[in-house]
Amino acid sequence: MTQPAPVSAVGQFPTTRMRRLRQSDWSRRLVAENHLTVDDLIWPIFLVDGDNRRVPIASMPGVERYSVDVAVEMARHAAEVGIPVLALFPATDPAKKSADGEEAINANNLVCQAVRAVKAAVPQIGILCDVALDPYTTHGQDGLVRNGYVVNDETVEMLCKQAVVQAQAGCDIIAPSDMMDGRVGRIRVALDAAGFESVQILSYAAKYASAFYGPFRDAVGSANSLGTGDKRTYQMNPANTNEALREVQLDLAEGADLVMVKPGMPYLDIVRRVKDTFAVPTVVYQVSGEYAMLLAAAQQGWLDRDKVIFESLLAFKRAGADAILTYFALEVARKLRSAGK
Ligand SMILES: NCc1[nH]cc(CCC(=O)O)c1CC(=O)O
Ligand SMILES: [Mg+2]
Repeated sequence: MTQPAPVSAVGQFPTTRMRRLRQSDWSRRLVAENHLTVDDLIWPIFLVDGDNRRVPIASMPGVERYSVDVAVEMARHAAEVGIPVLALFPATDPAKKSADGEEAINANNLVCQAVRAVKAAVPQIGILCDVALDPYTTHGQDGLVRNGYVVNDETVEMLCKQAVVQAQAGCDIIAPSDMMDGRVGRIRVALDAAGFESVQILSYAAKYASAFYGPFRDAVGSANSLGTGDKRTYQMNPANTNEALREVQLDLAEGADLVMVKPGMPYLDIVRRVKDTFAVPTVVYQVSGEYAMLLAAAQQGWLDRDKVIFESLLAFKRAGADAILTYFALEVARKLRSAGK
């Protein structure tokens, strides 16, 4: 028989045993501090021209580009399981790309067609659109290039027009992903002037110049265009943390309703600092390279696919994220639903 612990040892081993609460499933569930739910998920999908088309993306196994009709069908599946928001990314026909990316402000471009079609067929799901020029420029940069430099103010004017065109198509959340200075404020003014004061702005506020975007650039076809170029004159240096807080502060002051940290897994510290500092809706993007990384290891049999997916998403919740853009959204939502969550 064990001797009763002396009073001085109460609160320490052996009276205190952390494993007591971990002993059974009911107990682990009872004391879980964070939960992943369907309401946390934003599903990014890629669009391609044509009808009844599903085009695989080599570097993102399991992810396909959908023609608008298929995207509508997918939106229905997403709504059925309660996914709140769909993010639409166009893979633009190279023939429609130009140096200044004018296709971005064509009210009948692929993404606007998709927004209209999804809104008409599945009105209960929210639609998010990126604002940036990279799907439309021959050089693959997010802005206008003058003398080899991505110019800020002229780009912002173009982004304002792009935002309005997308809002006119029915987009609910405008998400500037370009990292130009001052674009959130200008886009807010432009949206309001066009009568879209209810359209939300989700700012990609702390967006890093990351190598984890590689597969996305394949998916939207901007990788070839960008070539050996990079985005370090506008996206953030991965070395920095305080700068992320400054970016978020400025975007909130300019009227952002929600802010994003991107990439996700390697930047959980930034998610936590942003959430603790500003206490505003904080979104995280589990980007294409994170998806590719998890799946590649799972395909080799080196990681348990389902477990790492759920663990990676729960980690975002633990870091303070309110919502997660993830290519796993539909699959995860279905699994959560069938588990009754
Ligand atoms: N500005 C476009 C944009 N919007 C989202 C991503 C990346 C998303 C992902 O990797 O999943 C990018 C790529 C980039 O900035 O080069
Ligand atoms: Mg900024």
